[in-house]
Amino acid sequence: MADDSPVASLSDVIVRYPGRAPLGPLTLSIQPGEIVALVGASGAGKSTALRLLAGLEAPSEGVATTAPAGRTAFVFQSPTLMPWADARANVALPLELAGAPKDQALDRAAVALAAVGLGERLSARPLQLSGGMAMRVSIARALVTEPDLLLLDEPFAALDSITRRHLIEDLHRLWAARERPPAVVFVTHDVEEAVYLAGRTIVLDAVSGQVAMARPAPGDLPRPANWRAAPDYRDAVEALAAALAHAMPDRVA
Ligand SMILES: Nc1ncnc2c1ncn2[C@@H]1O[C@H](COP(=O)(O)OP(=O)(O)OP(=O)(O)O)[C@@H](O)[C@H]1O
Repeated sequence: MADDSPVASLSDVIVRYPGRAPLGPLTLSIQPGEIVALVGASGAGKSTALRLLAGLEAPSEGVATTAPAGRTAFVFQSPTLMPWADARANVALPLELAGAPKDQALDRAAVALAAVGLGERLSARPLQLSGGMAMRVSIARALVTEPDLLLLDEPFAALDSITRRHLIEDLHRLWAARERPPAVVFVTHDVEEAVYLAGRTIVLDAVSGQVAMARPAPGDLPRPANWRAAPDYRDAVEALAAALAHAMPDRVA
């Protein structure tokens, strides 16, 4: 794969579910190493777009191109950990499923957990962890395979605002620290989160399920530490909030 070819893409994709207007046509292309936020009203098709990019769902029409098998990782809103296994075994699982020897998988899991700040909690079971910690385990489990494409469906929605802010900053730091950062696509309802993390934001229209707007965020990634204090940041948050309001279903009222 050439360096500049997309990691995954949707081309004129339409998805038909019974009893509702079709979603799309949706066209979007994810470049290697970029961070893309997907925003839009409830029901606009954000989760559907992620599932299409992951190859978990096939389009009714159009073409979805996914990353090679095993090169995509998915993080859901709830951490989906095995409750009977400790943090380290949870993170080692995708490596073992891919055929890595157990001791090697456990070693790499320990490194991945240390990277998300859980180096001291390798033996903790999910029920012994806070919601934020459990989500960190889930992120470590996604990153341990060194995916080309990391898909996150409202990963921070269930967390309190302070935990959420720490996780967002840590996720960004982890991404930036990689020699070859994965492309990241994440669904959020939080405009500030989108502007903070993403180099590009895609707004899905609630009525048509089409792209209403794709806008680059100002400033280069990785963000400077004081990015939230920059005037560019506030301007971008306001512009995105306005675009999102415009893509809501009741905009004609
Ligand atoms: N498997 C399915 N069968 C039938 N309808 C579905 C299915 N999956 C999604 N839909 C419908 O398609 C539309 C888009 O769903 P999707 O979950 O992608 O939206 P979303 O933008 O992620 O919404 P939310 O923000 O509420 O999670 C919704 O109307 C939903 O009810």
